[in-house]
Amino acid sequence: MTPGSFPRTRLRRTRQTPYLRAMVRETSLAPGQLIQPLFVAEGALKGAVGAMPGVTRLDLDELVRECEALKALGVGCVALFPVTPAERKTPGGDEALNPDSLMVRAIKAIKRSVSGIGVLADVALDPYTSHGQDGVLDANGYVDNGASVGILRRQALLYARAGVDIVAPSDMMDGRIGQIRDVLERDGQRNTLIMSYAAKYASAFYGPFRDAVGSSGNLGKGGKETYQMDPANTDEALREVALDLDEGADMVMVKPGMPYLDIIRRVKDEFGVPTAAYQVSGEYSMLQGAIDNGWLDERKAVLESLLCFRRAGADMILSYFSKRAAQWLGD
Ligand SMILES: NCC(=O)CCC(=O)O
Ligand SMILES: [Mg+2]
Repeated sequence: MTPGSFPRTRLRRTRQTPYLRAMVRETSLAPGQLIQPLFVAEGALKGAVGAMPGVTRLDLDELVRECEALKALGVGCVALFPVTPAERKTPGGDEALNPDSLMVRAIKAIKRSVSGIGVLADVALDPYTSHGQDGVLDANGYVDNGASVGILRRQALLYARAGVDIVAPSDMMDGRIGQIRDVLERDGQRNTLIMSYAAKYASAFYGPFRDAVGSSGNLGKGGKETYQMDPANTDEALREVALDLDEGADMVMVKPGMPYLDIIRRVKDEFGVPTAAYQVSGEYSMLQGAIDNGWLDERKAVLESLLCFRRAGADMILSYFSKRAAQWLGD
C-alpha cells in the first residue's frame, strides 16, 4: 500500500485540474488499439441491422470505402463477418471452403486497395452451417471436434492465401490452434497471425450479432454450451489460454467484454501476452439503446466503456464503436 494519512495526504490534490489529472492518468486509449468489426453482405442482405442501431451490413464497395475511412482515423484493424444467403448454408458448412466466398473476395478487395490497416478474418463454421453451430455434427447431433477442426484449418489457410493478416478462430474446438498453425507453416504462411478466441463464453450477449449475420433462426433452441465456456468459470479460462499459446496463438481474446473484465485481468497477469477484449453485440446494443433513449451520454459512456478494457489489461479492443471512438479521440 502507498503510505499516507489524512490530512497530509489528500488524494483530491491531484484531481484539481485537467493537467494534473492528465499527469497522473494510469491508462490510455488510442485509435490504434481499436478493431472495428464489419458485416459484409451482398444484394438484398445489405443494409441496417435491426438489433444493432447504427450498424450496417456493407457490400464490397462500401467495405473498401469504410476501411479507407477507418485507416484515416488511425483504427488498427478491421474484423470481417460475412452474411451468407440462406440457400448457401448446408449441414457441412461447405461455403466456408469456397475459394470464391464473400469472405475471400472481401479480403482480396481490401488488400487490393487499402494498406496500413490490419485485416482479421473470423474462422468458424456458424456463418455457413444450416444448423448455426460453429462446427459439423455427428450422428447424435453433437459438434464433432475432429471433423470440425479438419475444415477450420483449411478455411484458415484459404484466408491466409487470400492475404489476410490475422486469422481468428472463434469456434472453441479443442486443438484447432495447433492444427491451423501447422497448416500455415507447411504452406509457408509464416507471418500470418493467429488471434485465438481463447476464452469465449456461452453468452446471451451475442443475440444481436446473430440477427446481423442472419443465423439466429438457424440455431433454433440449440445452444453452444458444449464448446463455449460456462460463464461461471475463471480458472478454466487460464487453461484455455495456456493451451492456445502453446499451440501457436500470437494473441488471445476474451469474449464477451464488460461482464468478463475479471477474466481479462487474470489472463494478462498470468501470461503477459497480447490480449484482446471483444465488446460484443449485446453490449453495443445495450449502450446504444440507452444512448438513443437519452439515458446515457454517448461520447462519455462509450469512451469510458472502452477505457475500462484497457484498465483491466486488454491491449486491443474489438468494438462496434471503434470508428466513433477513433473520431472522438482525434478531436
Ligand atoms: N465470432 C464472432 C461473434 O460471435 C461476435 C459476437 C457478437 O458481437 O455478439
Ligand atoms: Mg480451447
